[in-house]
Amino acid sequence: MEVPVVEEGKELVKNEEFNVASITEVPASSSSSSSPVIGRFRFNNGVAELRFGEDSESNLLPHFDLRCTQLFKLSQVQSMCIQEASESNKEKTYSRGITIQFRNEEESRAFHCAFDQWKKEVVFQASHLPNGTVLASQSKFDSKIEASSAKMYFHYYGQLLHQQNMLQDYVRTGTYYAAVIENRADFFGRVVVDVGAGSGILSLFAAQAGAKHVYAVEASEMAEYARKLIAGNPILSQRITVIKGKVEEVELPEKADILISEPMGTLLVNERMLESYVIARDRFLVPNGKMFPAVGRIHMAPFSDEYLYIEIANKALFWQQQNYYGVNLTSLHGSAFQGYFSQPVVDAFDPRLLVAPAISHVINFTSIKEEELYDIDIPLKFVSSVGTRIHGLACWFDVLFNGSTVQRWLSTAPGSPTTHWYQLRCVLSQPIYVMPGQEITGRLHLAAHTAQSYTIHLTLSAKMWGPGAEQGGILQTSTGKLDLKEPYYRMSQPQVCPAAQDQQSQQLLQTQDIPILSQDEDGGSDLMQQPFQESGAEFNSL
Ligand SMILES: C[S@@+](CC[C@H](N)C(=O)[O-])C[C@H]1O[C@@H](n2cnc3c(N)ncnc32)[C@H](O)[C@@H]1O
Repeated sequence: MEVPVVEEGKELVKNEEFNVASITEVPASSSSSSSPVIGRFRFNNGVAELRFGEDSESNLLPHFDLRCTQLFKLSQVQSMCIQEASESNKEKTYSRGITIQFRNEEESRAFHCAFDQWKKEVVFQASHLPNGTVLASQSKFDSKIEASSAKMYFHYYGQLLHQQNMLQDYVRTGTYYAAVIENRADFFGRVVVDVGAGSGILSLFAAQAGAKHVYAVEASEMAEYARKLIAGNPILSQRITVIKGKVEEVELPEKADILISEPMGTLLVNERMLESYVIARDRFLVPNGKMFPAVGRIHMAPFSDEYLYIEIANKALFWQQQNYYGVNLTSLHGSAFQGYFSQPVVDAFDPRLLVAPAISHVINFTSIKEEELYDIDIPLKFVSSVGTRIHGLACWFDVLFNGSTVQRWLSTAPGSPTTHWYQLRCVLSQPIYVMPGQEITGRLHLAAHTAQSYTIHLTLSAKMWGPGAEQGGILQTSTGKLDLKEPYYRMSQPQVCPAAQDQQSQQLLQTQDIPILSQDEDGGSDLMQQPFQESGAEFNSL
């Protein structure tokens, strides 16, 4: 049973045969075979297929069109082969499936290797027209994300150290654990899909809560580590299948009752993984199925932070030198100044720096359309509590696990136990002056870009104050354009700020509540916090 080395792009002409111990049709039927059979990869009238039987023409046992067939590893010696429904039969997720029992691990590996190579050949054939032109067979992910960005992104998440960084954020992981275990009823006996499973930790939590089966979908090389981690927990591993691939592309043998995922980036939306979460919802979730988390909120409030403003402005001072080894640098000062202000600042700040009660923008993961995440436009309106210079807009987020038993929030608010997301501040190069009670209006516009992040457009305006205000009119406006992909990680201790602002802090953190959703008593913040390894809210540090 030799598996030939196939160069990508070269046509496979040689049939390949594999002995397998048995096959069982799902659901079991007469076309199952409990005795050893031969599985053959071959071309039949130009179509690559996998056929089981005693001889090559046997029609008694199932055969599969490789153009629409997926193979999943259930254990070291057992796999599941599934053919998707045809176009005309879209309501079904799959049209035929079998479990294959191999005689040993090595034969299983060889079979999988041959399957992958034949699939590559099928994709190659499908994307090359006879005249030599190449058809783009792109998934929804590939069509909107630059290949170079995706490559770096999945390389990053393929490394254990970055998964560890997230696992060591005990506020994050502990809140997920509590939300799952306290809501056993939502998981017990249910089919779960873990969207972007990483190390597989959330799949293991779901299995601990009694899930009937968990499909852990992970696109990066981390899928292999997840397999190992899951195999190392044998009581749970029977009920977890790791599927390596993008949620936009893989097929699953059944629909999910509940999705679990941790798709949040800085400012909630960075990395654009929420879109994958929503696509997974549309592809895999039963109608009215649950999502953990179900809702996310971006919270925003203007802040005043003279130290931060000076620190950023001073970074550009280097370019004020008129004699840098005899070279005048000043012509680049303006560009450098703007460049530093185009970086959103990521750190944990003291909530007393906020100068108005926060407002929120709600994103309901259970109902939002994927396209609505491409362009997020948030009108801003605040009333300043103090007379001060406003230096920009502070943002943070929380997500809700809307369990049947307990509702839990995972919060990244300033003043709450710090998470690896910290908070985000957009600093304006032109501060604006306000009086106590003065209205501040503006807009936060987030435009998705192909590097898995967003361009941020911020406008803040202070309305006319005092005599003449009745006639309306804007006194000052300040705008900024920032790239969420290029943050400035400023890991300082929260700053102490003037005592006069003290009493306001708690008040200012109150946000507009969503009526049906109440904040859990402790907001998940009782969990012991351990340091995380590095700056970099997940993928941001790249
Ligand atoms: C923030 S990490 C969370 C990992 C894990 N669920 C946890 O909570 O520790 C997101 C994971 O999703 C994966 N991922 C991102 N987009 C994906 C996609 N479209 N399809 C499959 N996996 C994806 C990444 O590779 C990464 O491992």
